[in-house]
Amino acid sequence: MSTRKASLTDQHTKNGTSKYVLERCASINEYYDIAFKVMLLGDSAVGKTCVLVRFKDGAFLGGNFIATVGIDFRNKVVDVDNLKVKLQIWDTAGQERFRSVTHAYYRDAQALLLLYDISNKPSFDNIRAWLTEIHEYAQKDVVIMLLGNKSDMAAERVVKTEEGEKLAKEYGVPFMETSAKTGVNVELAFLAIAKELKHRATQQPNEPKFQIHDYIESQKHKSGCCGL
Ligand SMILES: Nc1nc2c(ncn2[C@@H]2O[C@H](COP(=O)(O)OP(=O)(O)OP(=O)(O)O)[C@@H](O)[C@H]2O)c(=O)[nH]1
Repeated sequence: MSTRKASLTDQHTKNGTSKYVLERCASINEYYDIAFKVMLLGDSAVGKTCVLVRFKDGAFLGGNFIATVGIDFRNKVVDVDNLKVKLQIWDTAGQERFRSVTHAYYRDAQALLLLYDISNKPSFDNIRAWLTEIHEYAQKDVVIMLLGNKSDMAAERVVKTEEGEKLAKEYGVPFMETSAKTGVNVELAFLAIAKELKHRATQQPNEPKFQIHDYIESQKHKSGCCGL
C-alpha cells in the first residue's frame, strides 16, 4: 500500500478551520478572507486525486494508479468577487475499507464533489448509494455537485452525458463532465462551488441569490465546451 496520498494528521483535525472565517487570515504564503472545506467523494479510481491535482497544480497524474489511503487534503485560494476564498479540499479514499475513516469528516464539509467515471458503469450506478451516505453523514445544507470524470475517454464511454444530467436533476444537484487529463471543466467545478459558498456566507438580505446551475451553464457555453 502506498503512502502517496497520506492520511490527515491529528493537528488538522484538532485545528480544523471554523465554518466561516471572515477575518483576513494568513498562513505561509497564503492570504485569504474566508475559508471552506470541500470533500471529494466517489468510488475508487474515478479520478478524485487527479481532479484535485489538476485544480491545485495544473498537472495530470498519469501512470500507475495508486489508491488513496485514508484521507488527505490540499488548500487552494481563489478570487471570488474581490474576496480571497480558501478551499481546503479533502481527498478521500474511494475503497470501501476506508469508509468508516472518511465518514467522520463528512459533517465538517460545506461542499461535496461526488465523482463517477464515464467509462465505468458501476461507479455511476453507485452514485445513489453515495448520495444516501451523504444524506446520512453530511450537514443538511451541504452543497453537492455531481461530476462525470474522464470525459476525454470518448471511445470507452459507457455512461451517456444525458444519464448524468438526468440523475443530477433527480437529486437537484448541479452536474458537469470533467477531465483531469485535459483539464476540461475542473476549474469551473471548484469555482462554482467557491462562488456558491461565498454567496451563502456573505449574502445580504436584499441581494439576489446566486444561481449555481445558471452560472455553470453560462460558463460552459462561454468556453464553447460541453464537457466532452
Ligand atoms: N483518461 C483519464 N484518466 C484519468 C482521469 N482522472 C484520473 N485518471 C486515471 O484514473 C486512475 C485513478 O485516478 P485517481 O485520481 O488516483 O483515482 P481516485 O478516485 O483518487 O482513487 P482512490 O484514491 O482509490 O479513491 C489513475 O490511473 C489516473 O491516471 C481523467 O480525467 N482521464
